[in-house]
Amino acid sequence: LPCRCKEPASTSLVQEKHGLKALPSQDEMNEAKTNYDTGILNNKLQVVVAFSDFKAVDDNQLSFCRGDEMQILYKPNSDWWWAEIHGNEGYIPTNHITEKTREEWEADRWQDVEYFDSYADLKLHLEMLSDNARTNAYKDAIIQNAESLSNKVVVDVGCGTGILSLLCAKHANVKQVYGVEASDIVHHTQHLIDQNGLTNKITIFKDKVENITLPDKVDIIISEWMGTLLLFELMIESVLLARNLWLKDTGVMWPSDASLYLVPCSATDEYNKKIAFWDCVYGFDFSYLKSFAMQEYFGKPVFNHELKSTDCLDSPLCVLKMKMKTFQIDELEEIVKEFSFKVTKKSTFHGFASWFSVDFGGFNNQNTVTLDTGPTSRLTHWKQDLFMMNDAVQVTVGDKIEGSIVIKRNAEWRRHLVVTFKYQMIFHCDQNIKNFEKTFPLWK
Ligand SMILES: NC(=[NH2+])NCCC[C@H]1O[C@@H](n2cnc3c(N)ncnc32)[C@H](O)[C@@H]1O
Repeated sequence: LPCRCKEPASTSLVQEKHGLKALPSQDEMNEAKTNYDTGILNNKLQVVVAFSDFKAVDDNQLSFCRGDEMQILYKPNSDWWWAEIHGNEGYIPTNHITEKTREEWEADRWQDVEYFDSYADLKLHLEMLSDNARTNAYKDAIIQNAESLSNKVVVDVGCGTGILSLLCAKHANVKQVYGVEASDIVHHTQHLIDQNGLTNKITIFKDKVENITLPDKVDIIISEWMGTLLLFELMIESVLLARNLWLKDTGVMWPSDASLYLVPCSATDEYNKKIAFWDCVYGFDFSYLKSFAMQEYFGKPVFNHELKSTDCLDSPLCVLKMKMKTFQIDELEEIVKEFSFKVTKKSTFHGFASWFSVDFGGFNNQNTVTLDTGPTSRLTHWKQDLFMMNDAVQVTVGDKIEGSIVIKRNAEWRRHLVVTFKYQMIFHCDQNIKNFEKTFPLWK
């Protein structure tokens, strides 16, 4: 099948670019055929997965795309193997493929080992449980909707220590709670449930929610999946998958709604401490270092910034609103939002700040509880995010900042994002226009 790969490069370019040796000789190929004829691999042909595209440059090579699976027939040398895909045979370059299974390859792209290891000990769970604004929002939602939760079946996706499951079981007369947790913290969770006398109400599943089978569909999915810029970690994908698999049509998602906000801001302290600092260091001009400092400190978002309301240069804009009952996973690949801010005060524009809020929609649209992580609400462990631009610009009332934010999911590293700001500043006094653009990996 013609592969949707890029245009073919020349042989030499392909070989130079990928550092490939020459194709195998006829002798190497004959030797390989002889070995395999003796059934060295006990007849089960090895299957490999491509982790990058390859465009054949002559007719004895095979073209393929990232994610394609190929059967290996012969291994004449370490650089080129003879493989089969879609009924065609030919040479494939071994530095484009992984010998891992598709499951292992997929897990790598999600960095599952590091990810779930990070939740295996108490550190992150203590941080989350110590965040009273966060945990009490869930508790308030459960208590205020206890009536509606009565006799309902709940699944807690990513239950961690089980706190949300315990709150549901204690403060509402739920029929059953399933707690699902893939990290090793789950080995403590059952003890905590037993110790608090809720064993008969809560069942724990020790695996990824993608891999488990629940006894039946559920009435409510409750989960605390929000990360930096709302989406980082992309745990939301697992929650939406769980919805597609296990939520009744009449079911409720908690949070029911999630919104991401953006505002132009000044960040004078941060800028002065880390960038302006280099202008004069013990009487010496170190300004040569400013661009390096900008890259080192602000090449990526600042995820624990504390934004003051007085830092905001206009009202915030909602750049993403997700109805969790209907939002689709593929909508996460790329989110684009145009903005047009109008500066409301004389200040210095340093960049943009972001935060999120989530709603726990009441079952009858009453008793909705909101967890807001913005500058006018109680501080949470998420704080706010700062995207520091490379140029600090003096602004005054009426100046405009018009452009777009693009949040693009990393095609390779599936928990990561890339955020690009592209905008122009139109200065009120002389209508002078300046163009700016900056891209922030989050985090790869
Ligand atoms: N608000 C966040 N940024 N993180 C909140 C905690 C996320 C919890 O869910 C667990 N978790 C994450 N993804 C999954 C998954 N697909 N299946 C099961 N547990 C998961 C993870 O191990 C951790 O204990």
